[in-house]
Amino acid sequence: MSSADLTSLHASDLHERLLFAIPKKGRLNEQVMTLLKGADIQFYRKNRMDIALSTNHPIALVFLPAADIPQFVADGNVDIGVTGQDMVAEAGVENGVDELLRLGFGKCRLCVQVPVSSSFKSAKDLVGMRIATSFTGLVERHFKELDQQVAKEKDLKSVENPTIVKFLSGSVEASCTLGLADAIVDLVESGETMHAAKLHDIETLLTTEAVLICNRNKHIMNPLIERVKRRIEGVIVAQKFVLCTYNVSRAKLVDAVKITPGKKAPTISSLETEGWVAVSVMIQKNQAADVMDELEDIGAQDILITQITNARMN
Ligand SMILES: Nc1ncnc2c1ncn2[C@@H]1O[C@H](COP(=O)(O)OP(=O)(O)OP(=O)(O)O)[C@@H](O)[C@H]1O
Ligand SMILES: O=P(O)(O)OC[C@H]1O[C@H](OP(=O)(O)OP(=O)(O)O)[C@H](O)[C@@H]1O
Repeated sequence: MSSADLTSLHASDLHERLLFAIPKKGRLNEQVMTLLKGADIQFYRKNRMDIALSTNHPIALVFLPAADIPQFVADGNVDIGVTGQDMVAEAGVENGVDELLRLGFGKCRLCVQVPVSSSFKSAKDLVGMRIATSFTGLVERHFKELDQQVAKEKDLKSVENPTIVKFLSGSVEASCTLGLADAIVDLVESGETMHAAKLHDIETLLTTEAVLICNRNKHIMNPLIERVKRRIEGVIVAQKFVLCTYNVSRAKLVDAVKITPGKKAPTISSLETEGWVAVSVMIQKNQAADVMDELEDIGAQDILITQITNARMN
């Protein structure tokens, strides 16, 4: 299909295509675009169109808010998608989706935060208070349990003042200063936003990262899902690892293998020079400098680090 044909789409154009939901904006969007490029899933997206057909695979990309993707996948309106684990938990659809792959970005924590000047020490101290959050599903479930716990401890059927959960779509951190809430539940990565608002975290409700999810019933039916997963996995491995090659004397090989055990085992080949071998092994990119130092210290020579552009691992 030429790109000209893709400017107007009909339901029949999606027939027999794998529907793949992509966060349409926000911090996950850019990273997912990089993954699609690395996995060679090409597409043409007309300005403002939320569906784009892949030009080299029977796939249609559907651009949706990250928060809506879990529901679309669980209901089977799309087959697979990328979103945050927090979004899956918030939508309460863990039973309708399978987590195929953790993607290693969008890592943060969903935390209960209170003003540093307050005396609240745990989420339980907030029973009966006002909590502002974008994650009302999760927070209501959490505080309903805490309300019940407190009621039970006081030998009551229910607490007199149940905790109030208020929805805010963004800038949640401002709500305590403005008197809208006594505490908030929001995401923390570096902690910069939290500290700037003079808040501190007293409990982590969940840790989260971006994931590739799939409708629970679709996985077995469509081999293309596994193909997409493997391709994306290859890109992630290539982003995380580098190839380290070096020469080392056989006498030092055991020490060398301890430094670079590899994902399974290093590849070792004999060299023309008597008593020496060449080693080729994958190592974590962020440990490359330390590994090179350690190899040099045991007498390894010609240590090279090479970028991996793609990989398939078992
Ligand atoms: N500070 C952060 N650090 C790391 N990951 C984050 C952070 N904030 C959000 N995320 C992850 O990214 C997901 C989407 O968040 P983001 O705020 O980018 O989405 P959005 O609501 O679609 O966009 P926007 O906030 O622009 O409306 C979150 O559900 C979470 O998994
Ligand atoms: O711990 P930090 O590194 O500071 O990151 C946390 C902030 O990032 C997210 O907000 P975002 O930037 O998406 O804006 P928002 O408040 O409008 O949602 C989140 O809601 C926090 O506010």
